[in-house]
Amino acid sequence: MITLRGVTKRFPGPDGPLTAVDDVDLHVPRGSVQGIIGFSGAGKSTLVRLINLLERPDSGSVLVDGEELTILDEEALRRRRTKIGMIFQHFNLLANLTAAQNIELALRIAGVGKAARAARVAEAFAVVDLSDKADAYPAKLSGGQQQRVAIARALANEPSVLLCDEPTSAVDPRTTITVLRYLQEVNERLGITIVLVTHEMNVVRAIADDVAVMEGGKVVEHLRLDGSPLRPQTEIARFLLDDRIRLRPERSLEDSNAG
Ligand SMILES: Nc1ncnc2c1ncn2[C@@H]1O[C@H](COP(=O)(O)OP(=O)(O)OP(=O)(O)O)[C@@H](O)[C@H]1O
Repeated sequence: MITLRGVTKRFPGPDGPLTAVDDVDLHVPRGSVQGIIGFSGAGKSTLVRLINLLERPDSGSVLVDGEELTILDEEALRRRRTKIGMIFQHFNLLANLTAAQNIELALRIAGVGKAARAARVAEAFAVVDLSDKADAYPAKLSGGQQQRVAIARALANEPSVLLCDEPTSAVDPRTTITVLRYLQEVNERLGITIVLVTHEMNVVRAIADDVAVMEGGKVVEHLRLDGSPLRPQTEIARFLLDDRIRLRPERSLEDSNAG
């Protein structure tokens, strides 16, 4: 469970402070999938990094599983963060370590004893069906496989929350489906709460329970994805929902095949 209340984050900009996240309230129930969507610069990455305090808010409250993170000292925060997994657009695996060593390192940093580490690594690989790639170096893995290793690395520390920052933006559409299937499995089978940042409506539509639409650092609208028809209220939500690119008059599939 994640609750943000009145969270604001500013960065120094060339023309004075820039408000990247502006007084955002967000509640993500335990075990749900929260999408965050918006155009480039809307504040999505900053918002998700505020949840594990990779960015410290200038004001507001960040609660994860009922615990206020902004009041923790560095050591307590470091320990707490091990239960908040994160995956990134470019996977962020260490190139000089095998897939298994990448996961092992994350466990060692989190203080997991040697005896427990091997079992945790094996379990994490099993979740993403990559046990046969444990000894491969990242360069020998496809983008989708690297992202699955990154998911396994995040899972190895048995997190309650998994933060995903554009997890499918660097992979092709078919691999996107594979990555989303594993995220869905992580959510449904392990009950892990997921926050997923993307600029692709198709991605959140496939997996999220609720989508927060961001613009100018604010959450301007929520779309509930419960099967009922979507009724976007803001122009940006309407634009994001209708993600076809039109540079010239519509052509049907038959027309384009013929032409
Ligand atoms: N470390 C930083 N220092 C200064 N400005 C920053 C920093 N991080 C983000 N910003 C600014 O904050 C605003 C929001 O950025 P953010 O990366 O959160 O947006 P985003 O919606 O994730 O965009 P994208 O989809 O391009 O990643 C942008 O104007 C960005 O330039």
